[in-house]
Amino acid sequence: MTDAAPEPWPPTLLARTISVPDEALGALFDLLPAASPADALAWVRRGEGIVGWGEALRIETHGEDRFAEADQRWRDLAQHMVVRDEVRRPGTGPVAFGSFAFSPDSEAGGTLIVPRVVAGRRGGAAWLTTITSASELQPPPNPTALRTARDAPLARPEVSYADGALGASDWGDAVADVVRLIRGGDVAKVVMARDVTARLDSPVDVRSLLSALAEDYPTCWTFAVDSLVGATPELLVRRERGLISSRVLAGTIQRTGDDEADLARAASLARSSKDLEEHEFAVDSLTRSLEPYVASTSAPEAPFVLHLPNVMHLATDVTAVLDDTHADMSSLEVAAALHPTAAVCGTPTDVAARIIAEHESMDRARYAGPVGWIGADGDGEWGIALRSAEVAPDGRSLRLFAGCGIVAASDPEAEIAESEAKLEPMRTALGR
Ligand SMILES: C=C(O[C@@H]1C=C(C(=O)O)C=C[C@H]1O)C(=O)O
Repeated sequence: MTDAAPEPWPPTLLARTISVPDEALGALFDLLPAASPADALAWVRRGEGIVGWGEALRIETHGEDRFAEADQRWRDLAQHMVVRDEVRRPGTGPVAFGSFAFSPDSEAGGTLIVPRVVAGRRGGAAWLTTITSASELQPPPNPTALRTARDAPLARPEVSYADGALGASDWGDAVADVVRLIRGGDVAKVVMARDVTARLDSPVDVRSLLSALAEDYPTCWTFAVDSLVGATPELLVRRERGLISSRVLAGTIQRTGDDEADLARAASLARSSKDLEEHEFAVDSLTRSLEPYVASTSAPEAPFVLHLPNVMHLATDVTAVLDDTHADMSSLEVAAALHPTAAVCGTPTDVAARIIAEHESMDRARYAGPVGWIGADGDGEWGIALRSAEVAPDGRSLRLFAGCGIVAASDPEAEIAESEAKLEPMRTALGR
């Protein structure tokens, strides 16, 4: 799939962004090609963001240095690019979409994909970017032609589900083992995850999946990178001209479907000492990880309750300003410094990571790892790949993931129910 030509590194790419009328683009997801789920790239929230397709270039890394190597290669590449950008907003000019494994030991490693075409919209502006190698200079696509060339939707598949690495009840037993370790004082919090397999009788239409997720979860970031798709409520980092922001979630309660009952539940979540403590672990861990790089951090005293259709979370938005020494740190470098947060790993990090490796019985691959995009100037947005699934190359099966923060007061049965609620967004989107 990569360009075969053995060019010296870094090759010279040409990136050109043109402004287009907003209505010329239509729904962003519909611009994506139908045939190949691996080809769809997306990062969209509330109808704004970027989608991309084709592959001008791919960067693949592995192990502990997967972030640093990807960042360095992107910097080299960006420095050698010839850029004409008539829009000049976050997401215009050359961008790479990326996704990184949760664990340094995973085969999944890290990937940055530079698409051939990017379509974006933000704050009333809409644009198209083409990225090509110097030898294949092409005029930018005609937006009207793009729309009329849209692929027809694929037929809706029948979906059946099978256990992943552990069935629900075995996973509950693993959670019970971890609760014992926590009560024994080995560790304060461990995030335990499970996977479920969805089998389809015909290939999934990633565009329909993304559209359904975005419609149901407008406050989440709907993403697709290298066959990992989902809608995450949790932003690891956004970097916009030196300003860092992050949305930390931890502490969860399921919705009942009854608005009045849910309001009462939201109030009890905001008072629950178990959830407040779990949330505090997560916010503290994030601010501590940011501390070496920022001049100031600001976080509200108490969390707010984020209402989603399936669950409600305690949430805190943290902002910070990179200090002078670290002003050059890219969004991906900040993501690397923050990953893994207590929200997806635990506290203390190293002990929790070891317990996860020993008790989850699976490779998380890119679930719970950073997913997002980076621009030529290092600005970008990286979410935590939650409420997500990995689509198989033939589009006929998906691996769905969900995890829960386990603390001393956790009850395995309640955690199984919470994990089911967190699987719901993908299940509902697949069933539409
Ligand atoms: C791990 C997941 O979610 C994380 C765990 C949460 C919790 O335990 O309360 C809440 C939000 C996320 O930080 C997931 O959705 O898979």
